[in-house]
Amino acid sequence: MNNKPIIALDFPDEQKVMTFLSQFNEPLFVKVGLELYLQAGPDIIREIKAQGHDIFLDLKLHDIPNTVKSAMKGLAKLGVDLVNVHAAGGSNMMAAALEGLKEGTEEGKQRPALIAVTQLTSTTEEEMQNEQKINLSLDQSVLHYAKLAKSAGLDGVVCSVLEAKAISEVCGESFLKVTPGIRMAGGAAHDQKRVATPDFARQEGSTQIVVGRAITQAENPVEAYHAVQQLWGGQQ
Ligand SMILES: O=C(O)c1cc(=O)[nH]c(=O)n1[C@@H]1O[C@H](COP(=O)(O)O)[C@@H](O)[C@H]1O
Repeated sequence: MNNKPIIALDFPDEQKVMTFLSQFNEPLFVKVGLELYLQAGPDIIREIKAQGHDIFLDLKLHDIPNTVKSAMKGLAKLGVDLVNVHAAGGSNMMAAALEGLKEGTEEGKQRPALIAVTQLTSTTEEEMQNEQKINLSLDQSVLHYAKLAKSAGLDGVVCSVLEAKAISEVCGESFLKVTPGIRMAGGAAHDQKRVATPDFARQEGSTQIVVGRAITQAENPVEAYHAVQQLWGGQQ
């Protein structure tokens, strides 16, 4: 899988996305999340694809296995490169998601990679323990979900940089560790709690980084993207 920094296109409409993308003259790896997909739908995926960019469609599915399987079957037809579910949906749901993707992928085409969100990077250990009533450390919970995702046949997980090394040790280096919560040194964390810099992500074994506001809200997004890319280490 392409390891360019994944730019989170957290914009409210198609026009803002197209204005943003028009500043770049290179193929990118972008993420379409709920905010954009719920407004612009599958058409935005086709348009971004037509511009030659790779796409992570981040809908974080979490439902009964049959519903997730059918949804994934449809998403596979969009030709995106990476999709996700919540690991908290359980191993039956994750396995069903994978089956749906396999069934929906046209013959001869590459199936989208499937990863599971472990604990959101906006969650602290205290919140997890008090609100989800999980009686583990946050690291243990993330590792547990990573092992569950691996045994369900998934290609990797979404986690923070802080858990990437332990997951590599247990699930292998090639198991995807897609890490949001990326900030330049001294940058505002906003609602994120488990944050790290692009160079620390590389050191800890993240396979991909997801960067939103540090690029999309920068005065010069193209410069900000290249600064992130340089710290991250560029295309490997
Ligand atoms: O699945 C994700 O992409 C995701 C998982 C997670 O645990 N934390 C997380 O921030 N994300 C997404 O990554 C992006 C991070 O955006 P910034 O905080 O602006 O860099 C957002 O689009 C989030 O929806």
